[in-house]
Amino acid sequence: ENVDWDAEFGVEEVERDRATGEIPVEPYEQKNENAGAKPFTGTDMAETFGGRDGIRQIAERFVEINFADPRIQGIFAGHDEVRLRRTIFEQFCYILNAGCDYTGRDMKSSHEGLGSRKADLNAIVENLQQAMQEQDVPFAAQNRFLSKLAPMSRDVINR
Ligand code: HEM
Repeated sequence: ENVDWDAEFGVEEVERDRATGEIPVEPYEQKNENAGAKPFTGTDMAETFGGRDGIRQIAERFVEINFADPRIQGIFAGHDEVRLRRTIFEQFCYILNAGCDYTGRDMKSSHEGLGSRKADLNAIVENLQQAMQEQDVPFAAQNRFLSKLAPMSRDVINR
């Protein structure tokens, strides 16, 4: 029989954008302030991170480690890894002043309802350290970058 069980159960199919491979999100105002931190001035940090290419490696590796990390896998499961690779890259590139605009959502609204705790944030920070380490970013520069992200804690933790 030709019963459309998706329709019967009210299951909606998510369709990825053909060009970007991303799942579309509700409209929001795009602005660099959504990145949650003011960018560094000058080009030192961008250079230390290996320019846009280096930053892309770090951002993508960071996302990859997070999706594979058993400590936080449950929170990431089902979220759009394609979009996250792009938005995390843009955010890092913007903050490191490597010549990007951030077009993602703000930290508060994008993390609302995820139920993340302090321990999850600690795991994320460790994963970012690993991704930066793998690209040979010097320790001092790693810490300068992390201190830009630290004030976002209150927006990304919600229990
Ligand atoms: C300072 C720390 C963090 C930064 C800088 C950060 C950055 C971001 C960015 C840029 C986005 C994309 C927003 C968009 O789609 O428009 C995002 C989404 C997301 N973040 Fe974070 N994040 C942080 C902490 C965390 C933590 C602690 C968790 C949980 C372990 C987490 C889980 C997620 C998930 C699951 C999404 C996807 C949400 C969705 O699909 O709508 N993040 N984050």
